[in-house]
Amino acid sequence: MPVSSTADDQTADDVDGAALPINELFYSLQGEGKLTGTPSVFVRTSGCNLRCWFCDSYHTSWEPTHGTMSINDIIEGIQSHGDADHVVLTGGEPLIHDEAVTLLERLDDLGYHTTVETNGTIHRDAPIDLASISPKLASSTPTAEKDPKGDGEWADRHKDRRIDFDALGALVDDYDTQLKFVVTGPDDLPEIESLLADIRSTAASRIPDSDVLLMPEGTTRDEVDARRNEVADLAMEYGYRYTPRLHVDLWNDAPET
Ligand SMILES: C[S@@+](CC[C@H](N)C(=O)[O-])C[C@H]1O[C@@H](n2cnc3c(N)ncnc32)[C@H](O)[C@@H]1O
Ligand SMILES: Nc1nc2[nH]cc(C(=O)O)c2c(=O)[nH]1
Ligand code: SF4
Ligand SMILES: [Mg+2]
Repeated sequence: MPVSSTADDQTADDVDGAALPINELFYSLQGEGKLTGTPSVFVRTSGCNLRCWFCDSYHTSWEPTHGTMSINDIIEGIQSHGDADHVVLTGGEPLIHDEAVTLLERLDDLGYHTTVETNGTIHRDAPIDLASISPKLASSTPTAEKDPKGDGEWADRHKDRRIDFDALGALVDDYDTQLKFVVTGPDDLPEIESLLADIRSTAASRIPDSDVLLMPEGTTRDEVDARRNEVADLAMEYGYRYTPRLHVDLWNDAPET
């Protein structure tokens, strides 16, 4: 993907019709969550309202880069993978962009199944088949020690923005959902339990434990190897679902996988 400009919190320049800042568009297997293993086209927008220290998509958050693609060109890119009927819209945070709704409406008209990978801080009204929500825990905060770029400048903004119960409740009520927590270790579990209790009391719909997924933190095979058994044990102990990071197992941290 050519890098022609940068994006941060902003949406795409809308020069000749609806467009989105796209960091990459590729065909792969869904590596995470309930649909793991499903052939899917991934559309990765650039720009995020958070800054997790561990973000595996650094060039959409910490140093956002993109080419601007019209919705028509994105659809054409998706249709070039003729065997795929699942599309995953991810980022960065895809729901910061108004034009994400236009893209999802077009994909719905064309009969695609759509998953939106979101941090759960923004609700939008759109045809989404699976809202894959990954609320961010305190352990994701880019403290000065963990900041991959600076000296903790984003820590306070990240803390203030990372949980919005109104947005989480509305996403859960409006869409088929999974709640996918990135787990760095056992200390994350009390926070997951408490967040879940608060989301359950905000949302009108029931959230079964089987829709709550624990995913090991790690961007490389070695990092996931080091954590997967501990996270699997935690899933059994607490009764939540474990999700692998299949793409990391298969392709390590290669781009466009
Ligand atoms: C790059 S994010 C983009 C979507 C959205 N911003 C979000 O965070 O959900 C895609 C998925 O990767 C997860 N993720 C990011 N970095 C990770 C890491 N180092 N280890 C495990 N999962 C990670 C996120 O939690 C999310 O489920
Ligand atoms: N194969 C594969 N599966 C994924 N599921 C969610 C991803 C994401 O970055 O949102 C992702 C990704 O980057 N690759
Ligand atoms: S919210 Fe998602 S895209 Fe944004 S920094 Fe965190 S993991 Fe990366
Ligand atoms: Mg990814």
